[in-house]
Amino acid sequence: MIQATDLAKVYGAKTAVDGVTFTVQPGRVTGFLGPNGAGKSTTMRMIMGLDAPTRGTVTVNGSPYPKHRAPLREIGALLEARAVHPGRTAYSHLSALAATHGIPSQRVNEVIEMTGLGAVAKKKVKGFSLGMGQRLGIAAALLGDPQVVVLDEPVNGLDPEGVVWVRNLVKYLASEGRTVFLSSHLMSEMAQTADHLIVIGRGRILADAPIDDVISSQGKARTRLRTDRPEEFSRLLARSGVTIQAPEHEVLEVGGLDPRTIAQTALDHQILVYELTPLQASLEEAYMQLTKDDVEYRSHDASHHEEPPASSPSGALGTKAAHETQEATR
Ligand SMILES: Nc1ncnc2c1ncn2[C@@H]1O[C@H](COP(=O)(O)OP(=O)(O)OP(=O)(O)O)[C@@H](O)[C@H]1O
Repeated sequence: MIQATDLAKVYGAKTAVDGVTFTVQPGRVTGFLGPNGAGKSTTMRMIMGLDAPTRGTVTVNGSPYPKHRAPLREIGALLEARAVHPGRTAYSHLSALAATHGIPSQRVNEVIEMTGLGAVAKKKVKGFSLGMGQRLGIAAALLGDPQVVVLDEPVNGLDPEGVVWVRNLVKYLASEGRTVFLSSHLMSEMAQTADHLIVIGRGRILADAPIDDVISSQGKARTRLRTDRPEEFSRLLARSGVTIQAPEHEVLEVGGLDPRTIAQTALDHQILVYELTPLQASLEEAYMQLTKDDVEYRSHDASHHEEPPASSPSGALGTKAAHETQEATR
């Protein structure tokens, strides 16, 4: 278990972590999300005793990291920018680490096997791809067979097979009752991997809840439907609090109305509807909603997260923006 209490880190004028309190529980995968510069890496470094908190405490299984006699057996971590001597082989790197921490050399072979590094274990690390480097970092994290595992962006640089491997590995570690805490910018991956989420923005906790609760509390449920008269039907459905988008030909996505009301409206007006599907909000939508005020480095070209401009010909229903324009002029 990891417990942070009023944990803060200030670098000069910059407050990187602003008094966070959270618990990472064993037996489940906890995802750590936040925009660039939100304070994730700083928090993870404080957990690992690599940065001293300016205020507050963080403990691993009840004690601060530096107080553990055999820290590698307690907690294993993959953090950004791991220093591995490039002239060493994966095997010699892990063996040296094992020797310094009193870990039997047999364990080196086990983690090499677990992380799929068998074929390259005797090769020099300087020739490693990003993905192989990540696997080596994960091997080092698991070397002490720790109860707590902290992984900062573990799927960074991995190919699809590697991404699935990390997903299965962390789920397996959690199923064994270990505490697993991982960060990732890949929302779809996080959605498939984490049971619980801690979301941080500008050094503060924005959410700390089971992943399904985070999605349902932020995301807006919608219904997707197909009809051969989308423009007429959308006029019939339009009212205050209802959003309507037309992402494809003969397709509408309606927010703010339940499927039964939509079906009843279609029946009342004899409109053919040949698909009616409730849509789950995605983690990405929930995350964007949750962090919208806490993004430190906002790119000006965030177009893939914004509604496309109303580009449809006048009168035709193209986008939510187009629809709202129609509503406003009605
Ligand atoms: N050693 C340092 N000196 C000064 N400022 C720092 C230092 N380390 C981090 N910061 C600042 O603290 C803030 C939090 O950084 P941190 O690396 O923890 O964020 P992050 O959530 O891990 O971001 P990313 O997703 O980009 O990795 C940022 O504004 C960063 O510039």
